[in-house]
Amino acid sequence: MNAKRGKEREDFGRILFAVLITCKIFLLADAVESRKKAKQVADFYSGRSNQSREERESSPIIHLKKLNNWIKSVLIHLYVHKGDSVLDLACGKGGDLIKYDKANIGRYVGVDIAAGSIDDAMKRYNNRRQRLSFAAELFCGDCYEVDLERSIQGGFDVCSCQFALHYSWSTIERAERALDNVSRMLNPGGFFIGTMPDSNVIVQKLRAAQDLEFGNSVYNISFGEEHRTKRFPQATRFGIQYHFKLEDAVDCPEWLVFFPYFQSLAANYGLDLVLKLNFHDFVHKHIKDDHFIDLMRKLGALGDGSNGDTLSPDEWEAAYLYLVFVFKKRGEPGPRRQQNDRRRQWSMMKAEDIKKLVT
Ligand SMILES: C[S@@+](CC[C@H](N)C(=O)[O-])C[C@H]1O[C@@H](n2cnc3c(N)ncnc32)[C@H](O)[C@@H]1O
Repeated sequence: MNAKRGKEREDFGRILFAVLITCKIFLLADAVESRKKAKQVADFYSGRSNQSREERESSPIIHLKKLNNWIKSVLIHLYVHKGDSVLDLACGKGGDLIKYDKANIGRYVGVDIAAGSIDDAMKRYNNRRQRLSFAAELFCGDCYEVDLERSIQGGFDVCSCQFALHYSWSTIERAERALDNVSRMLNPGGFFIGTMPDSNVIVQKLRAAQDLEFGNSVYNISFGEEHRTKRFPQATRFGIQYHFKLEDAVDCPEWLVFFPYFQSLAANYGLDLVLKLNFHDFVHKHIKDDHFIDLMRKLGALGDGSNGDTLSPDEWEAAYLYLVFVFKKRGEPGPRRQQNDRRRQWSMMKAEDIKKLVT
């Protein structure tokens, strides 16, 4: 009897061991796969060279790019204050550096996975003609994979993630790591501001499409056969990949971010929702403000109206694919701004000043 029980226990142990090993293999395979995808995204952005002014102006989505810049400028104007210290996650080529200079910030840290983009951000920062008023640090690495506290000293008033948070939704682990990093880097009362695709709009358009793809003259979105039902049950709310192509800007895999899940996950990390608006609603809301109309004119997003020089209907439809979000880190703000008043000044950066994130 005892021998039989002992044998049963042994068999059970063996089965449990086999199940655990299988799970581990699946998890490892998942991690390898998501790293491969992150590299694909990094290679795409790294390969995009800096454009000359003429090239930029002749882009088929020039007005959409200017509208995006206007939206980011308005967000920065609303949530970034003099002397603030700012963490720019997925900062790209440093396209927001001048916006932060206008906001008179005290400290800037930019992180991006694409080495080529970080290099361009350094060149933009070093540009002597537009010397910026703050000290900057740049890091290269995957900010949805590693613990940022191992490389960067926290205590930021604002964390910004523009057009990039959706790259963390390939797995729940990456999405959680992203939010954990944001939360731990921010001071209590600090703001997390960003822009990303609006999955509501994307799913609506997918369902209205005949097949698994839709778009217009400036963008195309396509889903794989596995999404033929066009239904996304609750259990599979991460890793829903589609391919996004935006003329002269994006051509890589992206992942749907279901906002209610994003909001509740963020709440688990002490980040409370302040604002969520589709780009169309954000534009309608802020275009009534004289200061922002003026900025829109200066940036030229709406062109001068002559010879069709304005945002095209297709660009406006592409803008509808995005939303703006703002979260606030729970807790009472401390005496943080005074510290930043004793700020360091601009100083030329060298390639060796770009640090790698500690993995
Ligand atoms: C559309 S660009 C936006 C760049 C910049 N935030 C802006 O608004 O101009 C997306 C950026 O996200 C970066 N990115 C994507 N995945 C990332 C990751 N895991 N860690 C850090 N950066 C990432 C890309 O390299 C790229 O520079």
